[in-house]
Amino acid sequence: MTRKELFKNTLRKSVHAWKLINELPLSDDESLMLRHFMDQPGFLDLHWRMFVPAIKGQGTEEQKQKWLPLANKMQIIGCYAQTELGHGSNVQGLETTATFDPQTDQFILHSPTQTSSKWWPGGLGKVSTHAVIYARLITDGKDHGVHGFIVQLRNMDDHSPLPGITIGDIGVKFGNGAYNSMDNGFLMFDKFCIPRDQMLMRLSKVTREGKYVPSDVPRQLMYGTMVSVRQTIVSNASIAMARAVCIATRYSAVRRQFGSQNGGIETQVIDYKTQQNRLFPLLASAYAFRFVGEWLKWLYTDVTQRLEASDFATLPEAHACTAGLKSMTTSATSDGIEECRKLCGGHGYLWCSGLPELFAVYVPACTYEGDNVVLQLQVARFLMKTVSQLGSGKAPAGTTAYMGRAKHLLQCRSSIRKAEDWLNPAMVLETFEARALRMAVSCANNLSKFENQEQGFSELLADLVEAAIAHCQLIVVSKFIVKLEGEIKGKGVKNQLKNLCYIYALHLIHKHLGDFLSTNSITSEQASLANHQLRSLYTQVRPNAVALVDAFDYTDHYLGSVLGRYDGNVYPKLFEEALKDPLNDTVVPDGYHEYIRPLIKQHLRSARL
Ligand SMILES: CCCCCCCCCCCCCCCCCC(=O)SCCNC(=O)CCNC(=O)[C@H](O)C(C)(C)COP(=O)(O)OP(=O)(O)OC[C@H]1O[C@@H](n2cnc3c(N)ncnc32)[C@H](O)[C@@H]1OP(=O)(O)O
Ligand SMILES: Cc1cc2nc3c(=O)[nH]c(=O)nc-3n(C[C@H](O)[C@H](O)[C@H](O)COP(=O)(O)OP(=O)(O)OC[C@H]3O[C@@H](n4cnc5c(N)ncnc54)[C@H](O)[C@@H]3O)c2cc1C
Repeated sequence: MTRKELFKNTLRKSVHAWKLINELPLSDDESLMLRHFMDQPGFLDLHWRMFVPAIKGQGTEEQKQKWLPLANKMQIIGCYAQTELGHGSNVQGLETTATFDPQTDQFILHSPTQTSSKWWPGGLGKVSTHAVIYARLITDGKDHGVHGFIVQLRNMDDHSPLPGITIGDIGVKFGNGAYNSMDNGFLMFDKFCIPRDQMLMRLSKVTREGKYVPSDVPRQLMYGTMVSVRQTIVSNASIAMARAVCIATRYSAVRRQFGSQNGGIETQVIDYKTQQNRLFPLLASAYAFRFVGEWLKWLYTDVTQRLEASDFATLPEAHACTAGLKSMTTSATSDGIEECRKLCGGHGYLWCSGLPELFAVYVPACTYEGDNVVLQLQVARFLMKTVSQLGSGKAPAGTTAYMGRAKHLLQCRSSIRKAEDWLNPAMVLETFEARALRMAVSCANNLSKFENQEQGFSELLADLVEAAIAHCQLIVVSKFIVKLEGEIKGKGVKNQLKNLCYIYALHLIHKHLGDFLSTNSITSEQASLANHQLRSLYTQVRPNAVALVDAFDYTDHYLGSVLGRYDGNVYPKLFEEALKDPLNDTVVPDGYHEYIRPLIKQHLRSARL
C-alpha cells in the first residue's frame, strides 16, 4: 500500500474495531486483545492509552464529567501532545506557552519559536479533534513550568484546523509499512485562545483572578500518564519478543544445514549449541518479561490506589520500576527481534519472514515514552538516593529491600561449588543482588569524590546506566523466581519454566561477565560452572523448544511469517510468496527495453569491434 492507502486502511480497521468493541460488547482486556490482533499503530492507541488517562489522572471532577463521556463514546478523538521539535526527553525544557489573560478569562497558547512546534504526537497529524497539550503556564508574567491543557484542534463539522492552529503529518518513518500507519504530527499555535477551565486543574490551579495555586501533591503526578503507558509497554515487550522467538524457533527446527553422514539427513540448525545459545535466552526472556509485566501491573495498580488515598510513599519506586523495566525490556526485545532475523539466516531478511516489519514497528519503543538511556538515568538517581540513605535508619523497601542487607552483600563470597549449584534460587539471587549493590555502591563512592554532585553525575553517566541495568535485571530474575515459587499447574510445565528461569539468569551472567567478575560477585571458576550449567539447560530445553513457543498460541495469521508457520511447510510457501511479487507478474521486467537491452546491445557491438 502507498502511505495514503495504509493510513486510510488503518482508519478503516480502527473504526471497525471500535464498532466490534461496542456491538459484542468487549471488556477492557478483550479490547486490548483486539488491539493486538489489529496489529497496527493507529489513533486509537493514543486516544485510549494517553488522552483519556491524562484527563482521568489530571482533570478535576467537573472536567472529567465534561470530557470523559465525549471521549468514551469517541465523539471527540484525542492525542497526547507533549514532545516538541526541540525537546522530547527534557519535559521541563518545553517552550510552548499558555499565558493567562485575566481580561478574557482565557489562556493564550503560542509557539514562540520553531523548536517549540509540537512534533511526534501520534494521531495528531490528521485524525485528532482534540489534544492534551503540555505548555509552560504563565500568569502575571511568571513562568510556573509545564502544565497540561485540553485543546480543540479541528472544526467538528469539516475537520479543518481551527484558526490560529497549523497542523500536519511529520512524514514517512523507518520501515516500509510499520509505524507509517500512524499520523505522527506537528502543530503550531499562533496566539490560540482556550477557556480557563481547559487547564487540567486536579493538581494545580489558576483562579478567575489569575492567581496560581500550586499543587499540594508531588508535581510529578503530572507525569502519571507516562508511568501508566511505560507499565503496559513491558508486557508488550514480552508479546513482541515471543512473536520473534516463535518464528525463529519453529524455523530453526525446520532448517537443516551440514552434518549429513553417509548421504543421510542434515542437522537441524536448532541442534547447534551456538543457535541454542542465541535463541534459548530469548525464549527465556519472552517468559521472563511476561512475568515481570504481570508483577509491574500489580505494582502500578497498588500505587494508583495509594495515590487515590494521598499516600505518595511508593511513587518513587513505581517511577523507577516502570522507567527501568520499560527501558530494559524494550532494548532487549529490539535486539532480540534482530537476533531472531539473523537466526533465520538469509530467509529472515525476506519481508515474508515477518521479522523485518516486526523490527521496524517495534524498535521505536526504545525511544517513545522516554529514551531508554534517559530512563535508566532516572533509575540511577533513585539508586544513588537509596544508597545515600543506607545507615540512616530508613530501611529500603520494595525492589531495593536487598540493599538493606548491604553489609552482608558487600562482603559475601558466592558459595557455588559445582555446576548444579547454579540451580539454587537463593544462590542465583544473591549473586545478582551482590552485583547490583556493588555496582551502585561503587558509583556512589565515585560520586562522593566530586565536590559538585551534578558534575559528578554527568561524569559517571555511563557507569550509572550500567548500575541501573544491573538493578533491573535483578528485578526480572527475582520476579521469575517468585513466579516459580507460586502455584503452577503441571509438574512438567513447572520444570520447563524452571529451566527457562535459570537460562535467563545464567545467560545474563555470561553476557555481563565483566560486571560479575569485577565486583567479585563470582570467581572465574564459578563463571565457567555457570556456562557448563547453561549448556546442560539448553539440552533439556531443546526437545520442548517448539512446544514452548506453540504455547504462546499465536495463529499463523497473527505471526504473518512464512518461516514461522505452525505446519513447518516453509519451502513451498516461500515459493508461493515469491510468485506473488508484482515483479513476477511478467517474465521480462518493465524497464528491459529502456535500460537492459541497450546496455547488452552496446556490449555486443563493442565485442564485435
Ligand atoms: C508486536 C507489537 C506489539 C503491539 C503492541 C500493541 C500495543 C501498543 C500500544 C503502545 C501504545 C503506546 C504508544 C506510545 C506512544 C508514545 C507516546 C510518547 O512518547 S509521549 C511522550 C513521552 N515522553 C517522555 O517519556 C519524556 C521523558 N522525560 C521525562 O519523563 C522527564 O523529563 C524526566 C523524568 C526525564 C525528567 O523529569 P524532571 O521533571 O526534569 O525531573 P527530575 O529528573 O529533575 O527529577 C525530579 C524528581 O521527579 C521524579 N520523577 C520524574 N519522573 C517521575 C514520574 N514519572 N513519576 C514520579 N516521579 C518522577 C524523579 O525521580 C525525581 O525525584 P527526586 O529525586 O526529587 O525524589
Ligand atoms: C514512534 C514515536 C511515537 C511517538 N509518539 C509521541 C506522542 O504520541 N506524544 C508525544 O508527546 N511524543 C511522542 N513521541 C516522542 C518521544 O516521546 C520522544 O522522541 C522521546 O521522549 C525521546 O525524546 P527526544 O526525541 O527528545 O530524544 P533526545 O533526548 O533528543 O535523544 C537523543 C539522544 O540524546 C541522549 N540524551 C538525551 N538526554 C540525555 C541525558 N540527559 N543524558 C544522557 N543522554 C541523553 C539520548 O539517550 C539519545 O541518545 C514519539 C516518538 C516516536 C519515535
